[in-house]
Amino acid sequence: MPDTPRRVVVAINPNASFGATRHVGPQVVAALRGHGLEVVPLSAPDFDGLVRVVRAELATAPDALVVVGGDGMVNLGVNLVAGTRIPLGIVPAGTGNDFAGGLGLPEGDPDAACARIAAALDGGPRVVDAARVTGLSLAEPRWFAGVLSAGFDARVNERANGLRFPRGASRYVIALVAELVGLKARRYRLEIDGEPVEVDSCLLSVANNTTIGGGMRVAPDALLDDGLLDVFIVKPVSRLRFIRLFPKVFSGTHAGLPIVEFRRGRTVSVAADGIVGYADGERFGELPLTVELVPGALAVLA
Ligand SMILES: Nc1ncnc2c1ncn2[C@@H]1O[C@H](COP(=O)(O)OP(=O)(O)OP(=O)(O)O)[C@@H](O)[C@H]1O
Repeated sequence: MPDTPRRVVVAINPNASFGATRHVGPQVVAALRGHGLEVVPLSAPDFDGLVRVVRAELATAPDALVVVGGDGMVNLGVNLVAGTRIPLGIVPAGTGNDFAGGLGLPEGDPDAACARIAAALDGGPRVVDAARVTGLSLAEPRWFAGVLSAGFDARVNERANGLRFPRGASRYVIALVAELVGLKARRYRLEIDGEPVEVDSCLLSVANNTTIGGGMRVAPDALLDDGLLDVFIVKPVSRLRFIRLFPKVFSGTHAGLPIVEFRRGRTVSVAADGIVGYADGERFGELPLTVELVPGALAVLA
């Protein structure tokens, strides 16, 4: 144990999981203090406000940043610590906890997640890859840890975000149904490590982690530390075949089907008309976007 207690900044999203996990933040603060850590809890009325206060606190060089929430909070954390020496701890408390799942972190058990964080502070972090995104629609480069969606699920997200009513999870269901009804393949102009590739696709993701949407194994062979991005492409299919594909994607048994294709690369540019890319479930910006895999950019307390 060090002489002075380690200082940990804890960024809390009280609205994760539509507010259902509001109790987790205070529980995490108490649990980490119980492990002998000095804890600086931070929350704000909204995401941008939280980014500002966390960024200011990280300037004081704490021993770790811990995020409490879903993949959106992981994204906040990655954007603040990637490329720095500050490790990231994660207490999953969102609707989608895909990156935590990829790291094998315990879900639904904040005390166990805090115990892992405390142990990794003593034993040393795990170093994984992260992806850096650039594009004309982005004011500055942005990082993601999990998956960049540039197809069907990105369109569902964009449509759901544009709905004023209803609030909550049901707007995603409405958006999903609307996008399914209008399902059509788009033409994508990709560049993978300098090689131009044109494909028609209805679902396309660029993955560092394996899953999206709370466990859909879009890129079942993706590894967080292989220095590569996995590009998942679903070829043009009928609505019925597309729906039938979903259970296979959930179980990760879709690899090998003739309607799916995988490619790998270190740098992947994605261009298509009228599509907004989402990464770690967060809105990034209109395509074209270029994703560069940066090996070992992120230290995680896992
Ligand atoms: N006070 C807040 N602090 C941080 N983020 C907030 C806050 N209120 C709302 N949000 C929103 O929460 C989203 C991130 O949620 P998070 O990933 O932690 O949980 P989630 O339930 O999995 O959310 P989602 O399914 O929308 O990604 C961000 O898009 C952000 O805009």
